[in-house]
Amino acid sequence: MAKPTQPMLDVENLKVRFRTLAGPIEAVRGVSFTLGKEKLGIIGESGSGKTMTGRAVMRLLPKSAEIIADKLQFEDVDLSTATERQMQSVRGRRIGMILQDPKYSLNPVMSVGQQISEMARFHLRVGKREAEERTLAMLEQVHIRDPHRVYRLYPHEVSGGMGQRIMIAMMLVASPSLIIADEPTSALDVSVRGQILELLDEIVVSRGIGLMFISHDLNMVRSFCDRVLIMYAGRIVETIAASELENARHPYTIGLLEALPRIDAPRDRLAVLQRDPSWLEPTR
Ligand SMILES: Nc1ncnc2c1ncn2[C@@H]1O[C@H](COP(=O)(O)OP(=O)(O)OP(=O)(O)O)[C@@H](O)[C@H]1O
Repeated sequence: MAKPTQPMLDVENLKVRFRTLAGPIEAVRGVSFTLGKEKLGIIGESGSGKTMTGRAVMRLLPKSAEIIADKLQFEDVDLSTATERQMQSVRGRRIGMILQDPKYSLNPVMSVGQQISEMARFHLRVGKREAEERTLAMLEQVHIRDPHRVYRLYPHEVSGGMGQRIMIAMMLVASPSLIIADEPTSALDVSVRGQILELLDEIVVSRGIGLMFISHDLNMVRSFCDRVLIMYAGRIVETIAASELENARHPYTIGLLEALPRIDAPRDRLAVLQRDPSWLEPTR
């Protein structure tokens, strides 16, 4: 499988450990991967550690969490030793994040245009007028038809799909080179999902940036991403080109593929994924 050229993100043996009253919990148990100018899917069932992997890269984890890694390098920044001040210039500026539901990410008492403008002013240190112009241009880039009208709307006045376009505009205004999207379409109607994926694809390709796409929907990741990391119980059990998924070797990946509903070969019952305790063993 062709490796992406010049990875912007290089992760080796990343662990995320939570201190809890019942003792330490290892949510991520030694994952290694690189990410270049590509769409990298991270797939796995609930609790497999996908979100914690993305958040570890942003160093956006609860205080009870500890990040341990042999390497956690983003471009010229060593994320494991960067100071909080350095991280502030990485988060939002060089790595953008899109979450599942724009409703919870937007400030309800500020117009959406103002919120995007604030991002531009904060990250790019531009004046009010220039921030406004950049905001209108961004709204246009995410294919919002009437940017001047939408600029003045409040979050409760926009639909889910429009809200996600606004989140994408807000994240793009600082021109990040990496986007982490955590289930960005899960809260959207099926009819709007495709449009948001199309927009993300257009942005990644036209800007030549990297995308970490976290999802539990194997069908979506298979058709949208270039490569896929399959996570199980805090580990990556397989890394494979999306186009090669049919040739997956790990029994968990094979089980996931077999469990997908199919239109061309309907079955009375879906396949049940049989788990093997050996999948919990370290992979290297
Ligand atoms: N604050 C916390 N304290 C202790 N354990 C936590 C905490 N947050 C998450 N975890 C544990 O970390 C593990 C991985 O969680 P994570 O959110 O990364 O899973 P996920 O694969 O993204 O799942 P989902 O698809 O449901 O979001 C889970 O087993 C979870 O219980």
